[in-house]
Amino acid sequence: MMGSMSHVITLHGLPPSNRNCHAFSHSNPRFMTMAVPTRVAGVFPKVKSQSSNSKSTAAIDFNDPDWKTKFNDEFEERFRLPHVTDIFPDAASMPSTFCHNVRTPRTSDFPGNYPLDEDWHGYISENDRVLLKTIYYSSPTSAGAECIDPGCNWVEQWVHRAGPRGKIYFKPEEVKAAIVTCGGLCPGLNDVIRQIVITLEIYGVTKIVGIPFGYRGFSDQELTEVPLSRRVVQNIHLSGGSLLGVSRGGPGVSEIVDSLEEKGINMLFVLGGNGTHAGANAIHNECRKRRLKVSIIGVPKTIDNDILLMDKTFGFDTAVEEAQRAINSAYIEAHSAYHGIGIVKLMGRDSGFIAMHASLASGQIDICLIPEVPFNLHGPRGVLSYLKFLIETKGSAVVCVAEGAGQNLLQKTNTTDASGNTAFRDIGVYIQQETKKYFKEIGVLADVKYIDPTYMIRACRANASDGIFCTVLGQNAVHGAFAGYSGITVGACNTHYAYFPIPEVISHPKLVDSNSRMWHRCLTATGQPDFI
Ligand SMILES: Nc1ncnc2c1ncn2[C@@H]1O[C@H](COP(=O)(O)OP(=O)(O)O)[C@@H](O)[C@H]1O
Ligand SMILES: O=P(O)(O)OC[C@H]1O[C@](O)(COP(=O)(O)O)[C@@H](O)[C@@H]1O
Ligand SMILES: [Mg+2]
Repeated sequence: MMGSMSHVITLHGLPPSNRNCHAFSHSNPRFMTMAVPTRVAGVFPKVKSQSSNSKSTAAIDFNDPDWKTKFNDEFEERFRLPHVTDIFPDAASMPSTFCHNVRTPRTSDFPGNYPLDEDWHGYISENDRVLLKTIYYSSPTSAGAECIDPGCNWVEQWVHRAGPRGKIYFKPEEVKAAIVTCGGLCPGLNDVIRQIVITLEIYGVTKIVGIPFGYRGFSDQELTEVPLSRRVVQNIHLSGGSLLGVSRGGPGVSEIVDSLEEKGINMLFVLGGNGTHAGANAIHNECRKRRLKVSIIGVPKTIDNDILLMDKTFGFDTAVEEAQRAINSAYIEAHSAYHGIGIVKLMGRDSGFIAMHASLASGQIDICLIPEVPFNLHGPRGVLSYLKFLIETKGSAVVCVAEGAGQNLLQKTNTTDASGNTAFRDIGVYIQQETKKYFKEIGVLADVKYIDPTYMIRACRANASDGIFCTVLGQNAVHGAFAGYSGITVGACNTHYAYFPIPEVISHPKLVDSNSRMWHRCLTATGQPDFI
């Protein structure tokens, strides 16, 4: 079967002349697919305007000398955090009841300007900001460039820093706080619940409840709220899942807000993905319409890591780590079999972050398939013919496929889950079946093993780094509520923590950029060609 592969085989079985920078193929002459945009004389390449940002810059007149100022003003307005004083201008504030473990600042903390002890508080100023974009791209052709204007000028984009404020807009004794966890499971849910409860108690809140089974818990009369305290949540982070349970679907916004009023809840912490956040924002708007002094705060939860503007979502790291076990098993199975092919399917409805990172981390994947990058299974450029090449040259192969990848190759289900998410057919099973069929047809032995660890990677307990991350997010969520904000969510932004208005982070799912350095690194690690 080596006949068709007459060229010199090198690393990854690819001839040197065909190893393009990042994208290469296994059969001449179709290796030369270069993903980096090139500047053609007189033609400006498509400006990728803030791929992770939600608003288009199409409306900006870059000939206007003031365009930057106008952009900044609009940006400031977009990222302004809705505040209780928007509807209650006279809402009273009071000094924060949140105290850091009191410490006396060291002189070295304030060189040349040692403040009086009482001046040191450790609070976040309302005017503190975090820089959203930290790279200065010299031109749109720089890898991963996110440019606002054709000249790729530097434009500062500041978002609000998260953390405890010196002034709070809720009296702790008047707070009834509720926590709800929606959507699919995610490692770290219990860590966030735990930290929210602990931080609320530090502020002095005594009425804390959990809403069982997601938004459903607001409408189902058989589900009653769960009293929460430090004692109840003390050890919940030691196991995966959610103490409160999760669900998809559930009641409408109006019913949820009726329930909030009925239960007397004035702080709601909503842990969920993009669907949950859409719900949280709708709840926030409905509360405003009804002129309720309620704070609705989101904490982004999804192993898929598909929430815009933030470094990552909690649970993602753990999921990637857990996926290693499945990939390693697939590798060992494939490697130990005669002509073994291992196929691992990982979650990722819209985005391939888990598959990409798990492939990179393992170093055992030959082919990584994600929703953002189209591929053919059949045909001379397809995955199957490359698998044949791998079997002939390496003797085994391992494929990692994200759940949402290659859905165009499958018949649509035309069904949705209870939340309205499109139900997908199983791409992993399809690839397994087609691989078996293909090798049978070409008369080559292939031992195909399929591993679907999807639920195993999200039902586990958060790892240490996610545990810390959840702690910070949980604390900041409570600080945001006491600061009087509502309709916001909290996330890591260039390793700092920031609050974002919810609509800015859910206008569309965050996707893997096929021009990004990370995807190119993944291609370099797998050695795979384009499959188009
Ligand atoms: N556009 C929306 N508006 C209001 N609620 C929504 C919306 N989309 C989803 N939801 C609700 O949010 C919850 C979780 O949504 P789902 O998409 O299942 O998970 P995730 O939040 O992880 O994306 C469900 O109870 C669902 O009914
Ligand atoms: O089988 P379920 O519970 O619907 O979960 C599957 C979904 O979980 C996810 O990993 C995460 O989805 P959510 O963020 O919406 O919870 C999706 O990629 C996947 O489609
Ligand atoms: Mg979702």
